[in-house]
Order: sequence, then C-alpha cells, then structure tokens
Amino acid sequence: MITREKPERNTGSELVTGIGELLTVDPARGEESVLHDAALVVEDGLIAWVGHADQAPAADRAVDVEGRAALPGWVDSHTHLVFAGDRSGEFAARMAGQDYQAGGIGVTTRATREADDQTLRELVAERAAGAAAGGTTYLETKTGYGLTVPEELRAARIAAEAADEVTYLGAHLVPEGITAEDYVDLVCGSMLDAVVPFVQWADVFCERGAFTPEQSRRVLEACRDAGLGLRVHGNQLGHGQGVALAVELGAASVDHCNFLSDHDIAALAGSATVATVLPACDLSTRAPLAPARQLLDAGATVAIASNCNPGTSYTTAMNFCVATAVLQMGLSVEEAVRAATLGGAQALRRDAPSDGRPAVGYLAVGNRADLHVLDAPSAVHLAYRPGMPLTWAVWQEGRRAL
Ligand SMILES: N=CN[C@@H](CCC(=O)O)C(=O)O
Ligand SMILES: [Zn+2]
Repeated sequence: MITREKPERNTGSELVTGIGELLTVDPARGEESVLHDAALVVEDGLIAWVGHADQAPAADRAVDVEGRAALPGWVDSHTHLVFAGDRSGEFAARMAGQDYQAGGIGVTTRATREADDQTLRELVAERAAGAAAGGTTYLETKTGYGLTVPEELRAARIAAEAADEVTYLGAHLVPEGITAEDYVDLVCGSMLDAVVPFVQWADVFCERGAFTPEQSRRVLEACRDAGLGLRVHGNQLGHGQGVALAVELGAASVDHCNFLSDHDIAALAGSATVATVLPACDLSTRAPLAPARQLLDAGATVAIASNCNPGTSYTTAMNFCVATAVLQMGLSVEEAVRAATLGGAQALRRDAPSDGRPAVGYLAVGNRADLHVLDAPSAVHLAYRPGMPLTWAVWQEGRRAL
C-alpha cells in the first residue's frame, strides 16, 4: 500500500541502474532523448546525474532494475478528487444511449456536502494513493463540488493536503436557488477571497449548461486579478468560445478540446496555452476523441490527463490514458509519454524551476527526482499490453514510493 504521506527523505545518493530503455523526455537532448543501458543518480530529492550505466558515478546505494524501461513519473494536470458519492447509474444510462449533461455535477455536489471532513479527506487520500500507485508523481486537483463559500473553502483545504497544485473551480455549475449572475458575483467575490490562500489556479466550465463565455470571462479576470493562474474547461460538449477565451487570456491550459475548429487549432498552435486532452473522459462519455494528432501536427503543445471525477472519467490510471492516446488518438508512444509528463508539467507551468522549486516532467540534472519504472523492457509495452499492471517502481521526489 503506498500513500502520499512523505517518509523521511533518503540520505545520501542512490544509483538507479540497469535501465534497459530510459525515456528522459528532456527537451535539451532533442532526438537523443531516449537512452539505452542507462542509469541515473538521485540525491536530496533531485536528479544528480543521468547517462549511460557504464559511466555512472559511485553512489551510496544502488538499485538494479534489470533491464526494465523507465520514464518520468506521470504529471496528472487535471483531476477532481474532492468528491463523495457515486454516479454509476448515470454512467450506465449513458452507455444505454443518454447524452452527458453538466447537471450531473449537482448530484455529486449534494453527496459531497453530506460527507464529513474526515470522510472526504480519506476519499481524497485514497484516490491520490491510487494515482501514485499507477506512476503519477505530480498531481493537480480541483474544488468544484462544494459551490458555496464554506464548501468550496473546505474542498480547497482538503485538496491542498493531497495534491501538488490546487485549482479553484467554483464556476463548475450554477447551484440551485441562485441566479447565474448572482452566483458569478459570489465566485468572483467572497468565495474567491476564501479559497485564495489554498489554491494556485482558477478554472471555469465554459460550456452550454454551465457558464457562458461572458460569465467565464468575468470569473477568469477576477481570478487573474487575485493572482491565480488560469485554466479553462472548454469545447467539451460542442463548438464554443472556450479555446478562444483561454488563448486570449493567456491561460496555461484549455482542457477537453473535443470540438475544435481549424481556427481553434491554429490559435492554440500560436500560443503558450496547452491543449489538454482527456482520453478516459472521451471514452466514458462516448465523445468524439479530442484531435490530439491534429493539434501536435499543427504545432500545439498537448498534455494528457486523467480528469478523474465521478461523472465523466472515474479513473486516475494514466497508463490507460497514455495507451488510449496511442491506440485511439494516433499518437506515437513517445508523443503520448511526453504529453503525460512534460506536457502536464507545461500545463501547470512547472517545466522550469520557479520559486525555488525544481522542474518536473522530464529527467534532467537538477529536476525533481520523479521516476516511473515499468515491468517491461520498453515503453512501447504501455500500448502493446494495455490494461496490464506495468508500473513496477516509483520514485517521488527522490523517495521510493512503490
Ligand atoms: N466538465 C466539467 N467537469 C467534469 C465533469 C464533472 C462531473 O460531471 O461531475 C469534467 O471535466 O468532465
Ligand atoms: Zn475536468
């Protein structure tokens, strides 16, 4: 059983050697980013050395992974882990032909409000532990199933205990008993003031049945003015303004992206906004798959995330998301791995050191030592053997987590 509770930091250096194939995903290595017969050294939670095993420096300890493949830990840049309740009935109805409706968020909001703090905390911790057991070493999660000031504040506090990055999603759905305009005032006002100490990001569900582009803009601008980074749920249920708004406001990511015009794709390609695709969500909602192949071909930056939530994607299994991106979205294994590691880090603006924190999402000297070793000789096995339990070992911030 692994948990996200952090044991004491290992002292001294640790050599991880015998790596048959190492996907460093290091942009500085260009075409040479995959190493064979490789090793790396971890020290003080950081990567101290990466290279060929026969040139590895001495270390205080060594682990031989006996020819297995290794890659950066997954960076899951989009989850909604703070929830209680079950919507399997809604899922079954969808599999019987019903469309996904944003209104299902209200069902989870009711169940979440009924859960006491300890129950909610345990549910979130279990989900985060499940993500880590599947190779996720850096995790974002959101509020959004509270939708009142005290409930969003509670969600933000609990999220901050379990995740590396927290996003305020008060603008997930207009709750019952309040007009949309009054609710947007609340989201931009006292609700924002309450959550700001616990969150780094703000998000808005800019979609029919949720928030209009005008309402979304108000929320994003207020949150930006409060110092938060921006993200947008957009273009999930149909064509719309989500992508354009995200690009215009310099959001770090726009997520879902199922319905994109050529103009949307060109706008993303010419911007610093990452297009985050959510393969498990697309399958679970029987939506048209997000056009990840076209986005990459156009030059956009793509991230893959799990979107773990009870309505549209009840999984934190990033191995599965990566396999689906290869098998169904037309990405190569290297492209999919990059999108689920470096792409996620770019979507969270964590691909470079900042505020004294090391970069995540790729394996280079000085970066956070987040490593995922597969029980397979190459990363191709992620797609070649979909659904198999391929996560063999995980180092998170230099500590052996699995
Ligand atoms: N799109 C908005 N939010 C979630 C769904 C939330 C729900 O249905 O509970 C999503 O990312 O798919
Ligand atoms: Zn989502």
